[in-house]
Amino acid sequence: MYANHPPDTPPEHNDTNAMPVFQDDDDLSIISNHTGNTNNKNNPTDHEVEVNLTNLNNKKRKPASRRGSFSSNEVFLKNNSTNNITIDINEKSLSNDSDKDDKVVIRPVNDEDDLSVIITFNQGISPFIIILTFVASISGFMFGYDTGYISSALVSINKDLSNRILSYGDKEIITAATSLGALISAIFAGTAADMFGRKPCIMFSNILFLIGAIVQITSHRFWQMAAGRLVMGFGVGIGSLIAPLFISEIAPKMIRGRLTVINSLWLTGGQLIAYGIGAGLNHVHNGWRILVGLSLIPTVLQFCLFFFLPDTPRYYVLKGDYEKAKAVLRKSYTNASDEVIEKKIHELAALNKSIPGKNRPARVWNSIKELHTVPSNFRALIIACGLQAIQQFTGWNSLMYFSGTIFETVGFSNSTAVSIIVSGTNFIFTLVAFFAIDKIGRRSILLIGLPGMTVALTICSIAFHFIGIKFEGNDAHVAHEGFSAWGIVIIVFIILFAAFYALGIGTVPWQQSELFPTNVRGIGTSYATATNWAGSLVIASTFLTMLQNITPTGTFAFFAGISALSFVFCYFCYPELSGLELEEVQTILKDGFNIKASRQLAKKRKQQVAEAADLHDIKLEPTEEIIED
Ligand SMILES: O[C@H]1[C@H](O)[C@@H](O)[C@H](O)[C@@H](O)[C@H]1O
Repeated sequence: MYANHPPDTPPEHNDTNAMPVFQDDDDLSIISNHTGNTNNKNNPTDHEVEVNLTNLNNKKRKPASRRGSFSSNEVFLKNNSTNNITIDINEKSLSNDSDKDDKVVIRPVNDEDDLSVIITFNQGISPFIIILTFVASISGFMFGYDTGYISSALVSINKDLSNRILSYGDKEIITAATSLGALISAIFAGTAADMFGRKPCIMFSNILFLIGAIVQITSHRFWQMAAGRLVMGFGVGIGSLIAPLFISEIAPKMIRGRLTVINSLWLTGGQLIAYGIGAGLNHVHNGWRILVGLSLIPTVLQFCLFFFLPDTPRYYVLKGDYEKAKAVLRKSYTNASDEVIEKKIHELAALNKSIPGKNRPARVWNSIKELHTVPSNFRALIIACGLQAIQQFTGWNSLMYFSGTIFETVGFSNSTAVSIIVSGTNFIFTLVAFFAIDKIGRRSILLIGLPGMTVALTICSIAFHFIGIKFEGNDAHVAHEGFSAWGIVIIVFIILFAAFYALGIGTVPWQQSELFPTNVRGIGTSYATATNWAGSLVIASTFLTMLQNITPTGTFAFFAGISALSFVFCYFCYPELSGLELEEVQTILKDGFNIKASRQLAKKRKQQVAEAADLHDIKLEPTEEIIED
């Protein structure tokens, strides 16, 4: 809502780039020029532009239309009287076809994370943001480590619990208890984060991790172990929701995707490390207790570090603690002037008022209502829950949990090593996603990943048919014993499946916070995270039954089918959000999924950043693409 340029003082440009000012009857003024003309470098002068104004805030549609000629590269929007304006910009004289029917609708800022609108363009990431990101993403590590160690622990537990070999059902309960705990806590975590703060919730999850681990380490009975896993699950659920939320609230826009993927990197890294250590401790007496005990290190570390770190500025503003919010912003954006910080705080405070309700419970209730009744929120919910469901129902976790068993049945004696290769691939391709998510874009990596997964799963399904594998009871029978060519095919394509999965659907759903505006972010991400854990619970507990009842061929064909359908869902419903301002996300989802508009807008934002970088003016100028009050 604020730029560093006072409203009446347009930024300095040379004459050919002078910007027209339109004065509307409603005291709306627009200073506009359009990026489209960057494609028309031979004729950098005038374009005729028609600007249509619609004042939505007054609930009366009052279109006004003005024409003007101008030529510079930015769109400036200045709004003196209202919070909601739709601007249609039609360029009449662009030579470039793709931009001819450009219709960009931009709505004024309505979300606190537009912090990036003001500051992101101006300076790189500060060490303080890096520290906050890394400490928050220890939750990702806990998520990965705690879901990863259980398969090795179950092998080495032997008769240590209740003096008996664990039955298959016992193992399922111990494994599923964490997912169940995570599902339960995820339902409440988003609301708790709004009520008590993000940081206290993360620290509370540390306490749950601690209690859960101690209960497990000291357990000699099966039920105590299951209870410990459940408590630990409560912690996992909270951490899995809050860490990405925390990071997205402190991240500058152009690298928001990447910073959130750091959490996923810790997650997949945690799984890999758990597999590695688990393999090493497999034959050590009580090795599983050491494996669980090691999880105490990161959780205690995160708890201690958070004593010295703040919450997000957004949360402080929500609480009315403006001084703390300012202090965090100052440390995060060291080059930003006090004036910019001050304005940002005002902006956040103004946005906070937009959450209706006299007290917190009333606001929570209103958020729930708004999530379902406001079309853009509901679309965000469909996307967020849809992606999390796809992540789980395409079968990755069942492979994670049972890959050892599968590899043994197709003739690999060193199945642990192969499992480590599979989860290593998951980690490495999460790293690839880290580099791709802001540059290539979230939508693009999803649309590359899902077909890749479909092909890999289909080939595995066919290979299983030729291997002639059958699951009966807890045993697997293979028609042709020993190592075979089809066995190699299965390994290779499971590894490829892991790569395509990690590149797209394994990573992108955790960007969920950016889909929702402030007033429904907590509750919206709760729904999505709970969907994730519900899916994980269902798939992990039905996978072996599926192998038995519909054969491995049928099971893999089923996952391939879901992947193919998911591609269709993402193709039609998931807009490109990389580089977009958060308020633009809401605009995109306002009257549909608007895939085309999102792609055009994302492309423009990237061009603008690239141009600004060429001109070396990226560092000290706040972004000029700001909607002002
Ligand atoms: O994004 C993560 C990641 O892909 C993990 O490997 C998987 O185990 C989790 O379920 C998922 O949420």
